Amino acid sequence: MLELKNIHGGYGKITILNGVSFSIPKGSITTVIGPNGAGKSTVFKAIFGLLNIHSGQVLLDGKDVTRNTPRQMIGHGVTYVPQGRNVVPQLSVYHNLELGGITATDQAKVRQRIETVMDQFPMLRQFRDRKAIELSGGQQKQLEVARALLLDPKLILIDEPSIGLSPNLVQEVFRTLVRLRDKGVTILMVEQNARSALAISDYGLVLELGQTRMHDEAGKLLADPRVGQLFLGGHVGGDAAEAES
Ligand SMILES: Nc1ncnc2c1ncn2[C@@H]1O[C@H](COP(=O)(O)OP(=O)(O)OP(=O)(O)O)[C@@H](O)[C@H]1O
Repeated sequence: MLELKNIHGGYGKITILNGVSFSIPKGSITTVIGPNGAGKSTVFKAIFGLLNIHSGQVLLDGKDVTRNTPRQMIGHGVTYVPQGRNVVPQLSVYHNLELGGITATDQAKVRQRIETVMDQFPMLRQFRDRKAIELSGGQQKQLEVARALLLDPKLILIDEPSIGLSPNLVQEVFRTLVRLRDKGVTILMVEQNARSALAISDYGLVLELGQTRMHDEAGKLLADPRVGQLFLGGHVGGDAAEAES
């Protein structure tokens, strides 16, 4: 569904990505792991039209979408849930959901979608009139994921959904992602909580120094001692580049 071909790019003249290549199939969860500063979030920005791509290609369902704007990417069915808290704290849950459909021309359809999304997340219906700031961290993340569903995306890019959440809430957010995957949504996630994320993923990707170092089934990466080294703050090293598929 999504393919990156030898992406080089960065911020202004600074190059951060030095050859990122991978592809992910429809209806799968892929987790991107790697040391701090490896360029994980930058890969998402490259896909979503927020990065200066120097060379390489981004293909979506075989169509070249390199350098498409975020608006165009949304039009292609891609949504991006950035790192951190992105709800509007003083607005109600319902109003936050409405924001997810703000770019849609058919607002009646958006209201219908809000109902569908609230069916998927009963907690949001229960707290629909509550200010977003009054939700727990995990509930706010669920609200963000729900809002990302408002335009019925086929691909969700989600950056560190577990950050700042207790282990229970992390599992809750991960369960939400698995449910979406089971409905056919494709998910690409960056996660520091690498073991837990790989455990619910189909595929994993190790990024280091702006390059794809490994790309394999999540279970195989979990069992790979080089990846274990990475979890302990090390790096997978040059040999691992050969393991890239
Ligand atoms: N807006 C920006 N302008 C310039 N450089 C940036 C910008 N955003 C990120 N960088 C740089 O790009 C590099 C990669 O950052 P990125 O956020 O992609 O890493 P990451 O792998 O997601 O790291 P982390 O795990 O710490 O979130 C870092 O050296 C960072 O300083």
